Amino acid sequence: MKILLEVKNLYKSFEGTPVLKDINFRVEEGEFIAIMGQSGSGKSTLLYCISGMDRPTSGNILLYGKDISKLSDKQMSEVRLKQMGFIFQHSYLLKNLSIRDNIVLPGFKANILSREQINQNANILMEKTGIHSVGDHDIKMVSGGQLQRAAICRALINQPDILFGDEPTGALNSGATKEVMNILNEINHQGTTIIIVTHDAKVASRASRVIFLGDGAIHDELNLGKYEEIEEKNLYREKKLTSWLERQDF
Ligand SMILES: Nc1ncnc2c1ncn2[C@@H]1O[C@H](COP(=O)(O)OP(=O)(O)OP(=O)(O)O)[C@@H](O)[C@H]1O
Repeated sequence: MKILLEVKNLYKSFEGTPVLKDINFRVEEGEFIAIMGQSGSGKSTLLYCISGMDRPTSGNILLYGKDISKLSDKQMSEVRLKQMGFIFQHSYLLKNLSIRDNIVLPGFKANILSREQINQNANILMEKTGIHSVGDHDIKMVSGGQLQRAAICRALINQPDILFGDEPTGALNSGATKEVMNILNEINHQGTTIIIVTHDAKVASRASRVIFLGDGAIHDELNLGKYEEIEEKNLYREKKLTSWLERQDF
């Protein structure tokens, strides 16, 4: 498999206080990685550094072999817009725009695909995530789960190489969490590489690999293999992950 992302000797400090220390890992195309760890261990900082939302203090981040840690702000925004998708705990959709307009907006901004292709992608994504019927609704008129599904569609409109999520299910109830995770697993099966930060072991059990951060360094990794919708297998995955997390003192 091709290496999509490579993190080399990554350090990050805030005002001289070290937060990330010598982080090294590689992400292959098609992986689904969950980053876990105690509160304050540096999970979000790591996600922001590898996705270009923040700058490492030192070290390299290679996207398909190209070092993105040294790009100018303008070049980095271009990479983020065209090659990366982002979802957060809250959807951050724009008020006064419909669900559909929120989804297509980054498509028009990136200017890679034609207007027709963008609208077609939006239709496919809304259909896939089950929000087509609310496409013309104002964002105040839909549920939290529907908003998060719209945020996923928006993140995927430019067909990014990689989708980053910071606690993407953190504000959802268990039903909506399951729906969002089903969508993420489907997108991943279709080829999009995913990296999320989560506190939720059930959510992390959907990933193919779990990275555990402790005090700003990688403590351990667990390979779970690709998620499949098979109940007995999934109970086993959850059990394996839970006992591994216990060993990490989580
Ligand atoms: N912009 C910043 N300026 C100063 N310190 C920061 C900044 N961002 C994060 N930190 C510090 O870096 C450390 C790691 O924070 P980070 O948010 O990455 O941890 P986390 O593992 O994601 O935590 P949580 O699970 O609570 O969200 C914390 O001590 C935090 O206070």
